[in-house]
Amino acid sequence: ERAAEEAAGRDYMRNLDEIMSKAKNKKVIASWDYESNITKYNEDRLLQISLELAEEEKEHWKETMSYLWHEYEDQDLKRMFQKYTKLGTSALPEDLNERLINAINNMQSTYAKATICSYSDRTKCDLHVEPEVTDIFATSNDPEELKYTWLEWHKAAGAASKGNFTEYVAMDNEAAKLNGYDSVAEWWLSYYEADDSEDQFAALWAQVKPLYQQIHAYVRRHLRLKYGEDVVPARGPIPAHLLGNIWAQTWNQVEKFTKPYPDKPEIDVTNALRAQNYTALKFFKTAEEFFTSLNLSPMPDLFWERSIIEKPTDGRDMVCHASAWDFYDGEDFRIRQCTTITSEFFKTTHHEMGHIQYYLQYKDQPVVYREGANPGFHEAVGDVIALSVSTPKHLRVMGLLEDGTDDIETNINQLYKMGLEKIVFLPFAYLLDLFRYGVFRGTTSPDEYNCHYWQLREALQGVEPPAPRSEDDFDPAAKYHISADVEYMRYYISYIIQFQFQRSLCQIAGEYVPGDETKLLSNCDIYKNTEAGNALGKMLQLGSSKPWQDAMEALTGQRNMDASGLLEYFAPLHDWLKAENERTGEFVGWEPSTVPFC
Ligand SMILES: C=C(C[SeH])C(=O)N1CCC[C@H]1C(=O)O
Ligand SMILES: [Zn+2]
Repeated sequence: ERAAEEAAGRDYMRNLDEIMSKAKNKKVIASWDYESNITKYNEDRLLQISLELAEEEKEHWKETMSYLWHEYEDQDLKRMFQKYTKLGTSALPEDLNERLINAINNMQSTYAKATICSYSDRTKCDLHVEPEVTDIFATSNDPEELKYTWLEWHKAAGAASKGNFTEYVAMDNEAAKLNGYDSVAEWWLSYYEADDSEDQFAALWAQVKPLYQQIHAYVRRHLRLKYGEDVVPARGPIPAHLLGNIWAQTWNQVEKFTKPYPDKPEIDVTNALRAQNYTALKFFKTAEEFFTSLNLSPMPDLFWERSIIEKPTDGRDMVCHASAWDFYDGEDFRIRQCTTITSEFFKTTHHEMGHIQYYLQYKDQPVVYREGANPGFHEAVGDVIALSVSTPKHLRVMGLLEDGTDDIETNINQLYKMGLEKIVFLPFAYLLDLFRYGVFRGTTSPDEYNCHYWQLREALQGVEPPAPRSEDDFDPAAKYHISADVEYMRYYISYIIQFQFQRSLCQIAGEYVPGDETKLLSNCDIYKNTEAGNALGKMLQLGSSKPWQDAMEALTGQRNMDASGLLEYFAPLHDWLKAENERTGEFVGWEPSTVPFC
């Protein structure tokens, strides 16, 4: 009897999977069309298709719940049923779901359409965050221009979305409750399949915080030398507009004037990429070739036909923020990004192609398993490849870096450059969802959104706003993922586990030997190593068919996330920074900001 019931459940699951593949394909096409060309027609069409899908999912949910799947023997079948019992936002009554979809689309549209006027030409008012504002933060050394640009962007893209954000929080929380969660915070934490995920995240931060404080102190000193004591206080947080990035989330752009050994050769490859006539297409072909060198999959034909790899010049409104898309039909996979020829975008291309590679590796799984083992895994794939590509060794193979000496100073400069991207990013990523957990749980109310955001920015990141802030501002929405309802803890997790993955892959490739100075983790390049590629592919093929601890173990032998890989990679830099901050007497850490923001 029970065996017959289970067999019926298996047939039902197979049928439902087929149906959901077509339904999700239709929804993703509507999303792609809307985000790639923001028009009223495309927005209405997305809303309509989303609401239709929600009603369809509700119907299937009722039937799914009628099966006695809790008693099944087959653990895999139980896992599939378990996943289908979570309806997500489709659990909302249609009118509330419509309000939620509209709130998010309004924020996305505000962010995508936001423009500001140029500091030097106030009549030129068509500057978007990509590429114009990004380029200003990458190149300007004028603190007044940076402050103006920072304030204008946060007004145009942040404050404008406060109303919609408050509505989104209320609706999304309603959906969370209908799925059995206390708030969206617990719903998002459930992606990490552990009852102590928040403690795990806090433990990771405790592991890396000392290293962050050292690089923060070192950078603050060099900014003070450049801009002066009254712009950059000796013992205070760093003003957010001086760090080379509109969100101060990575600080690569300050490398050129803060690097430990300035007289060593340039290691930023932007100029070489331009000198060698790299194009967006060549970025993608080069990234693809790295993956195929590992015996992983090439991009399918449809990828090259349907991806958007440069900002269209027809003046349309679109979401430029880089994204990778699975159309759930096993054939259609696309990237949309507004590529410019910089070393940052060269890395982003590998990052996005890492998502596509994951889609390709798990495309034969049931649709319900076509996701990352946890969201951090999906963000880590491309970055792991980029860790190899970023090594001077690999860049020389590509002819993007002239031969140089591999002495200690050069290695410290290289680690410092990587630290401005990987170490610096950790508190930013961690606090973005600590902020939203508080918002969803109600410990942060709408009349203190901005205050609590800056309290976290000050406490964890040691960064302060360039000017006083009030609750008329809503600075969090000036960051894409807040305006687009994209969970962010995934990036914090990625920047930790990608070093665990890299360590294992490098050991497989014989490129890294613990304790062997000639085989440093930070100088490992797995290019063309098919054994490493096969090991990575095996982990990726699992999708979310197993808990992420099993997937992690498959590749690394560990069942937990820990920062030992990252700390090992940056150990020489950590020692150097401690010695340097002692030598200069730089205060490590920061005192409260004197800029009013609460
Ligand atoms: C490139 C993407 C698309 Se998944 C991205 O959003 N990233 C990659 C790095 C962190 C985060 C960001 O830009 O904030
Ligand atoms: Zn990503």
